[in-house]
Amino acid sequence: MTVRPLQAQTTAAQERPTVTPRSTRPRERGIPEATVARLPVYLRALQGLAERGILTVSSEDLASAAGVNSAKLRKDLSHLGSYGTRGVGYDVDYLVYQISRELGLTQDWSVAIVGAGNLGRALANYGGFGTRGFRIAALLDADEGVVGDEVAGLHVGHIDTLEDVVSTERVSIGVIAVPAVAAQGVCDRFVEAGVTSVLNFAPVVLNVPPAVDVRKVDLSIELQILAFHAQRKADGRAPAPPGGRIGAKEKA
Ligand SMILES: NC(=O)c1ccc[n+]([C@@H]2O[C@H](COP(=O)([O-])OP(=O)(O)OC[C@H]3O[C@@H](n4cnc5c(N)ncnc54)[C@H](O)[C@@H]3O)[C@@H](O)[C@H]2O)c1
Repeated sequence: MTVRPLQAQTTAAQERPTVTPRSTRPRERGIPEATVARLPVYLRALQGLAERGILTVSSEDLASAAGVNSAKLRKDLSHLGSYGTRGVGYDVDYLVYQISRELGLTQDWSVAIVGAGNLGRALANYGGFGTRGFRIAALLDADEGVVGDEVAGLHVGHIDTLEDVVSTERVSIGVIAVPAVAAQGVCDRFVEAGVTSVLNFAPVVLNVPPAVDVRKVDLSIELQILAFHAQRKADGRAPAPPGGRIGAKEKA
């Protein structure tokens, strides 16, 4: 690894080059979804290296910082046309830029959150989205008693304004933070208003047209998986191999 002084660093993400909307999205160019899912992990690791003033990084060091094996990392990055330089490794800033560009993070995205309850307010208050290029443009709710509240500098709007907000704020991503029973209805309204990316926190499977991408976040599922592993450890059983099949190791 090469280390340079902190003040000398500017990451490609910070520079935020002007971006022309990309016509070649990952799936169109054949980047596997599993690779796409790991790109943000590499990006976070690279940004950590850049913050420490590190200019170049080997695939082994980057893999270790990202918590994956180096062969997988090299294969993933080859999908971006990034192979590093033999004996030198990858240029940290350039790789940050390449991954950011591939993920569509070199442009800002406007986000609307529906549901100004515990979760919606926490999300709106989280400063980390803005610094990563996700602007929370609106927080909407159906409850008249909540509409008008100020949260993170935004006034909670009425759900009936959703279509107007999507249009005027050019909302690209809709976040659903309403109870499960209301989630499909909110999702339908986002879709009808032209939103094609939905982040769903409600514990329900949403039906959407094929052109709409839905990502579901469910912390209780993550906790249940952790509980499974904790139980295995408590029972003195071998830990499940990362990414491997449970039980395969036990038979060997
Ligand atoms: N994915 C996760 O890890 C996770 C974690 C916590 C909560 N949740 C889920 O997130 C959702 C919100 O949880 P919460 O604790 O913030 O609930 P909450 O009751 O505090 O807030 C829900 C808000 O949605 C509003 N709402 C209800 N129907 C609506 C509609 N049709 N249009 C607009 N607004 C509407 C309510 O008025 C309320 O303000 C729930 O579905 C919950 O299960 C998910």
